[in-house]
Amino acid sequence: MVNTFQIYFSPNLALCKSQIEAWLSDYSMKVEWRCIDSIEECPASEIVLVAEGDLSTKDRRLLAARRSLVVVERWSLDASVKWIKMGATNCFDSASTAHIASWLFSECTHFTRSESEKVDNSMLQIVIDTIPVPIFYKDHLHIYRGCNDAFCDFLGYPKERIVGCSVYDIAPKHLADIYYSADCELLAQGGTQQYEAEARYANGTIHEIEFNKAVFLRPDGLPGGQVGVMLDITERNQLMRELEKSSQTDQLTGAANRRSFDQMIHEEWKNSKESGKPLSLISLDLDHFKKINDQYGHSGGDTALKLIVNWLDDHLEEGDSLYRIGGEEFYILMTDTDLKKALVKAESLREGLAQHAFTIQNHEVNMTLSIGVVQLDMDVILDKILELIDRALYEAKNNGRNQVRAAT
Ligand SMILES: Nc1nc2c(ncn2[C@@H]2O[C@H](COP(=O)(O)OP(=O)(O)OP(=O)(O)O)[C@@H](O)[C@H]2O)c(=O)[nH]1
Repeated sequence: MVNTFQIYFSPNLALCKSQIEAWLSDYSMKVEWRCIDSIEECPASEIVLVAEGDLSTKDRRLLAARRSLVVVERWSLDASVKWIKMGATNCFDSASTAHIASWLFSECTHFTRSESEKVDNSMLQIVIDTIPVPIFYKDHLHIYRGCNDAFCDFLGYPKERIVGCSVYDIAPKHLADIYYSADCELLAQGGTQQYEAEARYANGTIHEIEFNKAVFLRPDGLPGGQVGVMLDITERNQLMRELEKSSQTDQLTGAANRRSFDQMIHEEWKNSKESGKPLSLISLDLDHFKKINDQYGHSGGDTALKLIVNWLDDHLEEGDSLYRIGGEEFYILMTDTDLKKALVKAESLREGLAQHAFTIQNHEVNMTLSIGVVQLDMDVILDKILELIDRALYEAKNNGRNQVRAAT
């Protein structure tokens, strides 16, 4: 393919231009020549060849604004440096047409390359600006080298305020410390990295962000820096927290459920083993609850269960946690509590509830509890402990209900 280039020249170069043209044609370059009387006629940043003798004082001031080659009668390094200092891009003598052709070839092809790079770069920028999640890239010295519009919106700064800065210039120090240490780790290990961290948006709101970053390599294979994409996962995490909470909560009463108990007992068991502090469990079962349902209907029974949970909640102490294990059966797990203390607590709950009148459908209703109590023996497996407490509760029921029995 033959590329055509527009080159401007001053009148005194009319003779050597045909020789230059001949040289260039060997390399698939076609030149459209335009003779000008003043550099002013050559558009800014275009290539202009000017004979030294054609240069007016006004022209000299315009040398730097064009890609200008000054052609002198006799070349010397001094002369060349003088014109370059004055703003010329280069300087040759009129006999060196091959050198001039070589210079033109370099200027034209380099220009073509950098123009196409510019187009590619701006195209790439348009593309990343269109992506609706924040994207940034930094060099190997942790300096931002580029970003997209979404990143600017997130920070509330224009690109000019971000590019050339480090993370310490744009984020609060406590967050910048987190990002910087993750950046160092990524650059050291290479590849990709994913982590979650908080980020403060321009409007002051704190968001939970999943950072997805990767190291990019320079053409010589060394790390050139890193590119990162920020995904806002605040809503997703919030939803997950709600789901997690609801999976651990009894829908009717709002008490923690059996699933939650199964997790907590293992945790507290471990804590207790480590700390040597006693751990006790109370199992409470409402007596003749069926009668409440029979008398006030299922919704009356539901109300009773909610009232009971509220009442028990009000009587918990620090370190106690309440769980609804089944229909009308509850556990209270008591940390730092031995059997003696747990029995006192169980008795006070039994007595307190028996004396309390609940209001269900405008009726005063009294309920009682049968209670089993156990202090967890760290050498006995958990299933066995739960068996023991069930047996104690069974005994309390069998012995007439409304009473407390310790597991033996
Ligand atoms: N309204 C309501 N009733 C429930 C719920 N879960 C279980 N029940 C009822 O609780 C009652 C439990 O009955 P039983 O196991 O015979 O126990 P009880 O009547 O309390 O008798 P004892 O435990 O032997 O004192 C049943 O009638 C169940 O329908 C619930 O979520 N809501």
